[in-house]
Amino acid sequence: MKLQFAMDTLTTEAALELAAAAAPHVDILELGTPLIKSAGLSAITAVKAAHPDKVVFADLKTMDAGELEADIAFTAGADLVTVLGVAGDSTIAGAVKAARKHGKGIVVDLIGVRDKAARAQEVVALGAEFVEMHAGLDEQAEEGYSLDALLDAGKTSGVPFSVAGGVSVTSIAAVQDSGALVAVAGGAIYGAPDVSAAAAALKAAIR
Ligand SMILES: O=C(CO)[C@H](O)[C@H](O)COP(=O)(O)O
Repeated sequence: MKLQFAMDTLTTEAALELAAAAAPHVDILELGTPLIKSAGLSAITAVKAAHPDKVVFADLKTMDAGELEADIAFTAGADLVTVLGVAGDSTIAGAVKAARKHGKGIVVDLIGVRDKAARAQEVVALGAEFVEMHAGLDEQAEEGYSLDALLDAGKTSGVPFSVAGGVSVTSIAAVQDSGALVAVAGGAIYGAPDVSAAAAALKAAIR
């Protein structure tokens, strides 16, 4: 299982600092949605230039204009770009078209989708590389939140999936046991006092 670090920060400088600390221990560097909204596409170019050996993941969470938005992110240096699973099939197909033009991939983020397993199968049939079983920061803050529903949806889907939703050093083994391709960790790494040590601990917890 691969480890993806979601950098939910607001400036390119902060992202580069986080990426430098965590890169030795992670496989995928994600530019979070707030970072791209705040700093723009140039943040993608800066992170890819600093880490050409890493997969750079642009969390655009595109909802419309799939081909155009994916195209500009791939042109900026992204290897993987997200489109929302709640978007229409034509938006997802458009993003996949852009990915194929660049020789890159689309990940469909299933945040807000009720039947994640069923939608996962549909979007992989449309050409998505894999899906993200995702509970966002707001959902994580709701009472009674647990990762379990995401892990069950991943197992049921039968398609390649990542898991994002507050993955930590204590839950990453369960993510791996669910058969996930990628575990995504944001706050567990960028919120730690020692970013490098937190990323190393997560990597070490993957068997
Ligand atoms: O996309 C996101 C929020 O929409 C986050 O990047 C993702 O949820 C991972 O961060 P965390 O581990 O803190 O949940």
